[in-house]
Amino acid sequence: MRIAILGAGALGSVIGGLMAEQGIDVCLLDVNQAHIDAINRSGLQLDTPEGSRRISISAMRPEECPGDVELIVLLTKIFHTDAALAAVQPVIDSGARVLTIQNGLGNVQRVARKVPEAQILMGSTMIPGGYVGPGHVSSAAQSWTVFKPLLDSGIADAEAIAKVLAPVGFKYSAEAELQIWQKAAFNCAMNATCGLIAGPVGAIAADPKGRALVRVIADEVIAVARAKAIAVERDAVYQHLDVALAEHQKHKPSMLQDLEAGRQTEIEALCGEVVRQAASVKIGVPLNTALATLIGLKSAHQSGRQD
Ligand SMILES: NC(=O)C1=CN([C@@H]2O[C@H](COP(=O)(O)OP(=O)(O)OC[C@H]3O[C@@H](n4cnc5c(N)ncnc54)[C@H](OP(=O)(O)O)[C@@H]3O)[C@@H](O)[C@H]2O)C=CC1
Ligand SMILES: CC(C)(CO)C(=O)C(=O)O
Repeated sequence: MRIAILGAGALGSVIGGLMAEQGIDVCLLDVNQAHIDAINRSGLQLDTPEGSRRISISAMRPEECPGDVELIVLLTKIFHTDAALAAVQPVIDSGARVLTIQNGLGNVQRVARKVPEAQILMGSTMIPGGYVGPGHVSSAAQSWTVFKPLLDSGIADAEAIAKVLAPVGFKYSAEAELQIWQKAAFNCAMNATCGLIAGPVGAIAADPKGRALVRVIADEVIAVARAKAIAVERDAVYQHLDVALAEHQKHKPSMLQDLEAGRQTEIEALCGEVVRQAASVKIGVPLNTALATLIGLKSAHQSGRQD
């Protein structure tokens, strides 16, 4: 099965590199020309706790995606989804499946604007990725990825894909939709807080007040999900937080990486979306409201742009 990673930045390059190391037939699609050129010239440098190595993998622009790709793993930032999918539309029209494992809420609806429902897979990942520079990424820890098809008619195909991707920790899960909410609860707490304090996950882990705060922020998201009859498990969310606080201490969450690079953040698909959904079920989410506003203000102050 030929696979393409669409959006090969911090996380996409890590996942693509891990796949290539396992002998999976994978290529990277991105618009960062310096990154593409460096990978094609000298290989992808991947730093993990197991060591630093160079991995041979081909990188190209999305419009150059090979026509026989059967699975596209979507890992652009969510506000680049439309443009990225448009560039690979001929491959989608040939039947390629698209798996979104982006953070945040509403990804499936965005993908469905360009991809037939029968070709959509959705999921969530805890694998951390950091962009060091052109051709060079890092990952602080190994972790899981779960996914399922949007339509039940795709379950057999999704299970077949899971077998191919098992060496990099991808699993089929009937609960993937629930996991997307659980991961969003985690990200509202962890990414927005690290973004505000401008420190890695370890900066929260270092202080019991920080560890308590992220749980209370996540609790608001859990309350909204439950009011919408989505059976989010508090223990599962707390476990994600505990894993990150223990194992991702050096990791800068993607939102902090964006703020440091002066880029748009995904705050509107995280705390911002929670605020909107909370209003629809008449629940107050003061911490998520404050975080959405503060990250928006910080972005605007740094770059003159409002996310
Ligand atoms: N980083 C992490 O640890 C984790 C990230 N995630 C999620 O994964 C997704 C990706 O995050 P991350 O890897 O950090 O993001 P990055 O910004 O590092 O990577 C996204 C890449 O997509 C590229 N891109 C932009 N527009 C297009 C386009 N039209 N076509 C193809 N590529 C494009 C970007 O190029 P350019 O920079 O030039 O715009 C960049 O190289 C996000 O939804 C994030 O929340 C989930 C779990 C962990
Ligand atoms: C890697 C992780 C889970 C943060 O610890 C993440 O989701 C992010 O950085 O966006």
